[in-house]
Amino acid sequence: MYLTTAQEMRDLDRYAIETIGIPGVVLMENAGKAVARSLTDRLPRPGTALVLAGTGNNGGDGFVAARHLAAAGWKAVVWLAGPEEKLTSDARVFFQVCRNLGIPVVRDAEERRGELIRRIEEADAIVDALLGTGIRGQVRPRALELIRLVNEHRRGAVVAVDVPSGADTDTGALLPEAIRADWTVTFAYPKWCHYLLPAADHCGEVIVADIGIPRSAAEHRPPAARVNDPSWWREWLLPRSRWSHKGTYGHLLVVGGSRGMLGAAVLAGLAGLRIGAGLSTVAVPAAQEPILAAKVTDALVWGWPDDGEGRFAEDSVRILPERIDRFTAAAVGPGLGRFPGEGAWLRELLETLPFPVVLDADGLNILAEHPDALRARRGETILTPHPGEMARLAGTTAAGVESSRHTLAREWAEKTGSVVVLKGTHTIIAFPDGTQMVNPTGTPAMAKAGSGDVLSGVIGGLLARGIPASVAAAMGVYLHGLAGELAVRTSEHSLLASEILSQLGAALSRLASDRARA
Ligand SMILES: NC(=O)C1=CN([C@@H]2O[C@H](COP(=O)(O)OP(=O)(O)OC[C@H]3O[C@@H](n4cnc5c(N)ncnc54)[C@H](O)[C@@H]3O)[C@@H](O)[C@H]2O)[C@@H](O)CC1
Ligand SMILES: [K+]
Repeated sequence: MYLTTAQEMRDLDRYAIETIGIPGVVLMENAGKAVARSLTDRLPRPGTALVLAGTGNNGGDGFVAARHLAAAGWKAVVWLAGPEEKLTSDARVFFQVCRNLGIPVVRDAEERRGELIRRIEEADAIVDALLGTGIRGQVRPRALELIRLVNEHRRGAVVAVDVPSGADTDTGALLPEAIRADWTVTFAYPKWCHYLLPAADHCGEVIVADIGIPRSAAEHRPPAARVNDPSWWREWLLPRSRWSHKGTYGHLLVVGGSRGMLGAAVLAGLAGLRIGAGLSTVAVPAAQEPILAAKVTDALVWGWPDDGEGRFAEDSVRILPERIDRFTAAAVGPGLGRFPGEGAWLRELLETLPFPVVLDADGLNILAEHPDALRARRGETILTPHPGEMARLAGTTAAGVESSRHTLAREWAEKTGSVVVLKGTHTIIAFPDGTQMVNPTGTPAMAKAGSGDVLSGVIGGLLARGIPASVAAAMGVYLHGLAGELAVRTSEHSLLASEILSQLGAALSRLASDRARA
């Protein structure tokens, strides 16, 4: 499913109306009806509904919802925030319909503050149709006052029409405050603000309603982003042929596991195997090799020259050509640590590896200080920063990353020619061609040490199997999140990264059984 900006949605609306010929009022009728329906589905016993309506088309959806609620037995009242003369032509149609049906319309005014508070407090449901995707700049003072009164005094359910009023559709910023909704009904496709904080936290559950915009509109002018969905990559997960052998499924090389951080490299190496790679080798500083060999039975172990302190020697990459022909992809960074000569080391490593690489953890931190390390890459590269690592790469703060997640991810993918997987709630996957994906799977339980190492190994394993970088990133992020969801058996506080690892098989078979059902 696509994910749109405000402008992309306007273009789709316009295409549906002007080129395909579907009247705007038909779309508005469908939109408002879906909002009313979401309410009557959740609150089957009619009560009092307060519809806060602006003068734009978002308000128009509100008038339609008011009419359908009234028809379902609700006592609906419209609170009109703005002069009638400013209503858009489509909104005016449904405003007049409300009038003709005798649905009460109260014109907002400062002196009606007391009445408004009373109505907000008494409402069993509030429909937020004040501001939608057409908001410009910071919310003006009167509308801001209405948003604050709703947030402060509401007792009943709050449903946001399209987006919570006061949220920036494209960035998820609050301008500076937004309605806190219990659920949001959006139209045709989700919008960025449904996935980006802080707005995402104001949306509640997001319901995407079909309002009759034909699919051909998006095919004509595809939005640049989509929600990560197995239909996009499922076909790459072929069943294993009975004639195959381990070499058929590639060989992942994990480079990391310095002293004190061996576990990270092990998790990545095993994740590569769990996701289906035929072989996995974990390359660690030589002093670590005996410990690793005692710990791991499923992966191969390879000691590289170390610096006497349990870290890689500056010139340790020289050992790589000995066996390089065995591998088909690499995951560099899990448990790597920092060490003298790391910049030259990383540059040489990335230059020497001729196949796809996923670069993670301290691999990214080294890259932040030595950006030229990517320059001589020959194969595809996937960068998997968490917000702290992204901040170091981009020279900003973690808060700076959070406020511009999708912009930064896109810029870095374009700038480096790599696939960028910016981790977090709704991980963003950005591709070098400017397109992006937002991931729907995962759970807060996965905010735990080692979770990222498993992801590196999952993506690395898919790369090792010969799956292209863009597909491996999308598929890996989705399956990793799904495995995390499946792994939460008891408390969401207690999940261990090794349990995500154990559930990768269940995540894969869930996909296979979904396909059987489809
Ligand atoms: N045909 C279409 O284009 C459709 C649009 N739909 C609805 O229309 C919405 C977009 O409608 P519009 O483009 O008319 O815009 P909105 O209704 O989102 O916003 C425009 C209104 O908000 C006011 N406004 C703008 N910035 C403001 C600010 N900073 N502070 C206070 N007031 C501000 C404007 O004066 C105007 O009254 C969507 O969110 C969706 O709900 C749906 O009806 C489906 C069809
Ligand atoms: K709204």
